[in-house]
Amino acid sequence: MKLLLVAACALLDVDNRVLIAQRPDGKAMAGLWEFPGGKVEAGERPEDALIRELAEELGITVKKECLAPLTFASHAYEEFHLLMPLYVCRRWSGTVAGQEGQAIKWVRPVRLRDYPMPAADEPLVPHLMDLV
Ligand SMILES: Nc1nc2c([nH]c(=O)n2[C@H]2C[C@H](O)[C@@H](COP(=O)(O)OP(=O)(O)OP(=O)(O)O)O2)c(=O)[nH]1
Repeated sequence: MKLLLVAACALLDVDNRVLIAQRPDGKAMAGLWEFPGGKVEAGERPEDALIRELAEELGITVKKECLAPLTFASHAYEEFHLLMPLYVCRRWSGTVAGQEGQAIKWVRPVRLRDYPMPAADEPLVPHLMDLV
């Protein structure tokens, strides 16, 4: 079973709302709401991968010091096993805007259950609810 390393981020605004983004049509798990992030490439540090993905997907600049580890997901999908560290970030520069046409939403952690998420993400929700 292939192990896939993906770094993801819970961006939190001043009202403790978390950002989720909708996976676009045509991608695996299209329509589901996820935390921004993406695959860690060979030779890349997870934090660097996340900073790169946040710039590409949302147009923001994040410093490594502003990424705090919260928890991780470990989930067996049919095609691969996902290992996904989830960082929390409350400070960035720039304005969050979907750069790839994806829908984005700021939601209270207690409301995350209203948004269908990938199976790997479901155990992460209580950690966010406890955090805020
Ligand atoms: N970014 C992110 N990915 C997640 C979450 N939950 C979850 O199961 N995943 C999975 C979906 C994908 O299989 C993988 C992330 O890969 P990705 O978004 O960089 O790449 P992708 O599948 O869209 O494909 P591609 O960019 O290589 O074309 O992790 C999540 O909350 N955020």
